[in-house]
Amino acid sequence: MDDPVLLTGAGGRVGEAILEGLADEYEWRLLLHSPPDEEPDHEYMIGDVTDEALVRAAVEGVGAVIHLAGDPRPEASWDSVLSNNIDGTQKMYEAAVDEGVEKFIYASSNHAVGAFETDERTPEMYREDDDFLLDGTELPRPGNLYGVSKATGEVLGRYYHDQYDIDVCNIRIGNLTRGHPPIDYERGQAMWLSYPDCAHIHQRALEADYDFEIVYGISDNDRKYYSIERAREALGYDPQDNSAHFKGEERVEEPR
Ligand SMILES: NC(=O)C1=CN([C@@H]2O[C@H](COP(=O)(O)OP(=O)(O)OC[C@H]3O[C@@H](n4cnc5c(N)ncnc54)[C@H](O)[C@@H]3O)[C@@H](O)[C@H]2O)C=CC1
Ligand SMILES: O=C1O[C@H](COP(=O)(O)O)[C@@H](O)[C@H](O)[C@H]1O
Repeated sequence: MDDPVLLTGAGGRVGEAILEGLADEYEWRLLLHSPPDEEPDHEYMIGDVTDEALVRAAVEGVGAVIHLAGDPRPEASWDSVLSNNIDGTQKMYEAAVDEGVEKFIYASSNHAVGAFETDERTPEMYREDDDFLLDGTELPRPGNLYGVSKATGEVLGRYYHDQYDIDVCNIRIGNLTRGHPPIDYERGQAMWLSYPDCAHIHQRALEADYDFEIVYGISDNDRKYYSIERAREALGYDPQDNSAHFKGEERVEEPR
């Protein structure tokens, strides 16, 4: 990607992981919700993704959008996800297609399919001897309104791809934590996404050729109930981390 890349929600955790890994790889334009404490090393704008004039200015001249901005809380209210996640994503898409942006990479979530984790399947499905696997071809099955908003973002992508031909990659992100997998949380360990793998999957989404994709964004954990095969095939994703390589906070095996 030679053109500038717009990163919305750049001040958050996923934005931090992406910028830590890829700061020097692209010409970034950051969209921040509020003024930063420290001056960013990249061009930036401040505002809300529901502000149409702002998002139109933000997409000007960019080749790709990584859209992270939104309310990330699984317990978020309908009012919040309707505005921040659904309306904000629709406004971003509308501005992106009008500008002729080539690629739109959307931060979807494990919560878009959270209701597959039924009482009958859990906690066994989080463990190594269970073989339950979702591959991204299943219909969304959210377990909360936040998940509904993330699934809606995927459907908005389907619409804008089919009607306007923008390339769309929905990354159903698992559980991003810095340094080591979540502790005492089997579910989080099975869907762990390390910071380096998070940067890498977004780089692959910026570089690969595709039309419309839904992939899971997790590390290569020994136990996973999300397949990463589609991410490997469509994007060339090659994760290095594995939650099984950790005992608590300590790494006991090196990444590949
Ligand atoms: N952190 C994780 O493990 C996962 C994150 N995600 C998704 O990734 C995206 C980023 O999540 P995090 O970085 O964890 O959240 P975060 O809360 O750390 O970052 C989100 C950023 O978006 C900004 N924002 C929120 N509403 C906005 C609006 N209306 N206009 C402009 N900016 C707005 C916030 O101020 C914040 O800086 C979210 O869309 C979330 O749903 C999905 C699955 C897992
Ligand atoms: O979509 C998200 O998922 C992660 C993992 O979910 P959790 O229910 O195991 O916490 C969550 O941490 C993150 O905030 C959210 O945006």
